[in-house]
Amino acid sequence: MNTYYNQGYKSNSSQAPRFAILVAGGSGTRMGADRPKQFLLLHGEPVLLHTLRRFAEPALGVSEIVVVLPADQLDTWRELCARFKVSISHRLVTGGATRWASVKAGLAALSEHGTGLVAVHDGVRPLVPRLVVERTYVAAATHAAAAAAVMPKDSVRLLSQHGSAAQNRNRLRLMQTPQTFEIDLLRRAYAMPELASFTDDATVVDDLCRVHLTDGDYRNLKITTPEDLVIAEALMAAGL
Ligand SMILES: Nc1ccn([C@@H]2O[C@H](COP(=O)(O)OP(=O)(O)OP(=O)(O)O)[C@@H](O)[C@H]2O)c(=O)n1
Ligand SMILES: C[C@](O)(CO)[C@H](O)COP(=O)(O)O
Repeated sequence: MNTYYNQGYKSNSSQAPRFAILVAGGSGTRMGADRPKQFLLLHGEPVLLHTLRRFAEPALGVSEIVVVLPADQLDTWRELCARFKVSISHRLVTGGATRWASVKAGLAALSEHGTGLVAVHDGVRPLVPRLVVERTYVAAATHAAAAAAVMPKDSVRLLSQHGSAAQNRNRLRLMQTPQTFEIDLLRRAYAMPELASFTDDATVVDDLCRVHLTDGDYRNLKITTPEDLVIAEALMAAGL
């Protein structure tokens, strides 16, 4: 049952305070590196520092940034902050066993805020353009829920018992982050039990509110496997 939170919903929140949760609580098994991929160096600095810097851009007006880390990596990050002289203000939170649990922990750290817009972003998407972030905040102010997405570039097929069937890719989107929400809506969504189908925040919110899709960007790649780091390095070197 979908009782949409935003049918006729007027958030009146274009001036709402902006918050961000950067989830970096994963271990990076697919990367197979000697440390979690959020700490690998990209253009001479940790991946997570690039991401943090994007959200700290003054033009975005984000008033509080929460960074979620694995329980055993808080000191690693503190040491990196000292080594790279990070002066960007942010709150550190211990994550959980899944991305969902890490987002929930990040949200709990914003509990003193009754209203506002919160962007949830993967700490391992360090190249997100400011405009992509801005679009999700602006759209969330009107629609309560907004998420960045791009069109597939490849052809897509759906697997079945009988083989596979071509899909109309014009009707498909690849979800990126940020995914940005009225904070109260996101709290209500994350108060529900976790499901295995929750691979992103839009999916968690779906039963409460229609999620408005905004234009993402192909540069906003999620660093997942080793070749992603090579591509990100090349994009940075090219100033893209
Ligand atoms: N328990 C978890 C799992 C993931 N994440 C974060 O969610 C984002 C997307 O997850 P993913 O790319 O899957 O990261 P990992 O879980 O680290 O990678 P892998 O699945 O390969 O182990 C990452 O920024 C990751 O740190 C998190 O905060 N807490
Ligand atoms: C949230 C996300 O980045 C949207 O594309 C993606 O679903 C995360 O997936 P992962 O398996 O946790 O990397």
